[in-house]
Amino acid sequence: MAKLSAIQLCSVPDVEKNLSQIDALLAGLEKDPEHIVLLPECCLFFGGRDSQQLELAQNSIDSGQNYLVDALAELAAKHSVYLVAGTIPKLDINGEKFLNRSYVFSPQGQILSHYDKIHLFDVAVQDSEKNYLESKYTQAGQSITAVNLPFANLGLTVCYDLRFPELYRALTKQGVDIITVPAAFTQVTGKAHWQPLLQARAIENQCFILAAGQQGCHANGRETWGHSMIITPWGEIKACLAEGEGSITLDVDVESINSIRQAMPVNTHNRFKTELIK
Ligand SMILES: O=C(O)CNC(=O)[C@H](CS)NC(=O)CCC(=O)C(=O)O
Repeated sequence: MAKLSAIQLCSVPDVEKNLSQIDALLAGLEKDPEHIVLLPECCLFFGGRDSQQLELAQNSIDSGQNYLVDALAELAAKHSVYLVAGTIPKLDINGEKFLNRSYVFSPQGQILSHYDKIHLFDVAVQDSEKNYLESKYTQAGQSITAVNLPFANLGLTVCYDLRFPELYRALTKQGVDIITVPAAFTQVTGKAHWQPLLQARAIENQCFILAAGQQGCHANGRETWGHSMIITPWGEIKACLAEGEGSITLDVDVESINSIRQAMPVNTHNRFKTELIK
């Protein structure tokens, strides 16, 4: 049995405060050698001005060391969990934009893998923000990431990616059992679409979905939807935290995927082929 947890946060534009909140919530989780814990998108800095994330990416590197990455690695090791650290900003090679990057750390604090959000949220929403333009400071990722853990294969996605089923299909073709969705969904779009999209991705790919959201009213007035969830390959929502900060946990039998896929082999029945456009 593997253990999955999602931590829901109302992150602030203050790295140290977010780190201590994450530390406190990790301390409250059950101990398990096969424990995967997911943090939301922008877990270490959220709710500031858009340009501040770029500044953070620029200022977080010192003689090759990235203190954001080091601090998260330390937390993974301290609490001895596989930590999927939602996203943090990672400066792109040209230094003008950042990648919205998810890191996977081992319980020993080693970086196992990372994924850069592919689909950027350049969208008009009927809320106080009105026009989101993520691509202004963010560089889109160019490749998909599946991570083989000793007891499960993980697929990584971020937030707005959730609306692009081809990404999830591509991960499924790589043999993933669990797909992570760190997010900062808006209140408006979250209320309308978050749950059905997550369930659809679980059902059509016959895999576990582990989704962790930002929730609440942030320092810049942005409101996020929360509703962190853990969903089975049959589409059942087994755990959900609607509002507030906290965590949800579910013990899962990764092998249970096999009987679902054998009985209904949608992946081999599929007559369509798609690939990532570069
Ligand atoms: O920019 C930041 O500070 C952090 N990043 C986010 O909040 C991102 C990009 S603006 N949010 C989403 O992708 C929301 C997606 C969404 O809400 C939907 O698909 O409906």
